[in-house]
Amino acid sequence: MTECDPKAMKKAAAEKAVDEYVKDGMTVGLGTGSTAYFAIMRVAELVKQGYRLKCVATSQQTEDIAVENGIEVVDINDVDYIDVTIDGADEVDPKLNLIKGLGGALLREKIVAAATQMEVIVVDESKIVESLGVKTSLPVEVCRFGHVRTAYGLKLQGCEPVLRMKGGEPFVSDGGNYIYDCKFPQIDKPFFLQSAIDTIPGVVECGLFLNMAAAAVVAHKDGTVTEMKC
Ligand SMILES: O=C[C@H](O)[C@H](O)[C@H](O)COP(=O)(O)O
Repeated sequence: MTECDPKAMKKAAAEKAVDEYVKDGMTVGLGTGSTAYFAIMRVAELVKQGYRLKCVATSQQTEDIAVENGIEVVDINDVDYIDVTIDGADEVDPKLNLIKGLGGALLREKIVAAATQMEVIVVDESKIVESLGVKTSLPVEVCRFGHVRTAYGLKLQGCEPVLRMKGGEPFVSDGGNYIYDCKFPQIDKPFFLQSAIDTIPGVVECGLFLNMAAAAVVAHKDGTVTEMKC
């Protein structure tokens, strides 16, 4: 059996999620990243077919792609709630708790997820883990002011925080903040860790998305797509 390449897997998961969850007349949250990209393109196809959709973007990059492809993007402040959001993730555990933010969009993604009735995650099977933190670092968005002190507070939680760089300069998020990528050996107690991180002065948002996802659509190397639900 031929194995699907990573791009084909992302496309398969994203298209299945849009086809299953996005209905005419909905307000839809558009995620950020290389997997969510295929969901945005599928939403654009639905709009061309005549679906009346209002969309909320989780990043400037996503908004640009959506607008270029004929999708109506509205301000999150102008909607009461979002029916469904289709977004990617960096790790997904068996309870659908997530690590997100390797693409730098965690803050807007979390605000959009919190306003969403049905948060649907699209990933390939490599993102499924038994325990969060085993594969990737946990991104934490922090204020630029005093960021070295904030990083010290993060280090006290048992990780090695590394300031994210881009082109020789610190990476700056859509919110104008820095991001520290925090490698933990493993995150055994994600709810405790999130509470502890959230109390550190200077932390804007952390990339743990706990009890937020309702379903994960997972593409596999053998070409199949399965679904995890809470
Ligand atoms: O900040 C970025 C987001 O959380 C992405 O959804 C996440 O990093 C997954 O991105 P990708 O689908 O490109 O692996």
